[in-house]
Amino acid sequence: MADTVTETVAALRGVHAERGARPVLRGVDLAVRRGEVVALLGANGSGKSTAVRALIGQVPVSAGGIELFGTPRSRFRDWARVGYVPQRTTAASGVPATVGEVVSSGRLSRARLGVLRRADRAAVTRALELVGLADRAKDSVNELSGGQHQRVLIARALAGEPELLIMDEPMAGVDLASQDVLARTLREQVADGTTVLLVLHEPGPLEPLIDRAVVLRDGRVLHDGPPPAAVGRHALPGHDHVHPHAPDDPDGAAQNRTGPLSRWNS
Ligand SMILES: Nc1ncnc2c1ncn2[C@@H]1O[C@H](COP(=O)(O)OP(=O)(O)OP(=O)(O)O)[C@@H](O)[C@H]1O
Repeated sequence: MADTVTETVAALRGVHAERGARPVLRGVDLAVRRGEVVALLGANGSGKSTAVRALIGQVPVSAGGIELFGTPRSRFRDWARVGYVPQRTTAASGVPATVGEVVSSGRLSRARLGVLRRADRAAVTRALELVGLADRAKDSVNELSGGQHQRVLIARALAGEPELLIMDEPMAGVDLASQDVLARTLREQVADGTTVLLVLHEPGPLEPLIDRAVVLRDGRVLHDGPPPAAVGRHALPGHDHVHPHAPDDPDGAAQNRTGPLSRWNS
């Protein structure tokens, strides 16, 4: 098999991490190969965010190994190859930045001497178009809805044209229209060859894109293989029909809280 098919772009090997005195990752193995879309699933507090934050060096590990593009993370310097969208935060934070400015900031790691040239500006424009916000470039991010904020953060990551895109709960609290845009954006990125690691509470609308699911429970890998089957999900115990597009849940606040993973989440 060709290297391009088998190359591991991100790996955790036997990783342990603690938050305070509490063990949060207890020997996690996770490998993401080039071109794959891997979903990291599990209940609240199972360690999903900690695992991806350990991968990018935001959380110290007490044991185990981490590699990015075949290089031990401690020696990895090529961060422009990695795009990271943290768990939903606001892109505004009181600073009156425009949508275009926030997305452009995601290109700085690629720009020579920190100056955006024509190719850089084209990448920023493409990222804005991908998330459907090209006409909002001059608007303040403070004027945006929660779902539009999330699209800005994703566009910021995409502006750097990352080979590996890591997103932590990209659909959480995002309105249905933005969910559709995000799913389409991701589909196009994947078609372009981007490798994706998604933290999700449930596969939800991104399910058709997912090649493999890694399910965590209490800081350990419970399952690594095909994603939970879509077919028959409503028949599974624990599914109580709460959906993000329910009329009484316009912002999707209740999204992904039940479903096929209920059997793992208990
Ligand atoms: N900064 C922190 N300080 C102390 N404990 C933390 C910190 N961040 C996370 N934890 C704890 O680590 C455990 C795992 O949290 P983590 O955010 O990785 O879980 P998760 O699976 O991503 O859950 P969620 O879906 O709620 O984001 C939880 O018990 C959490 O309370």
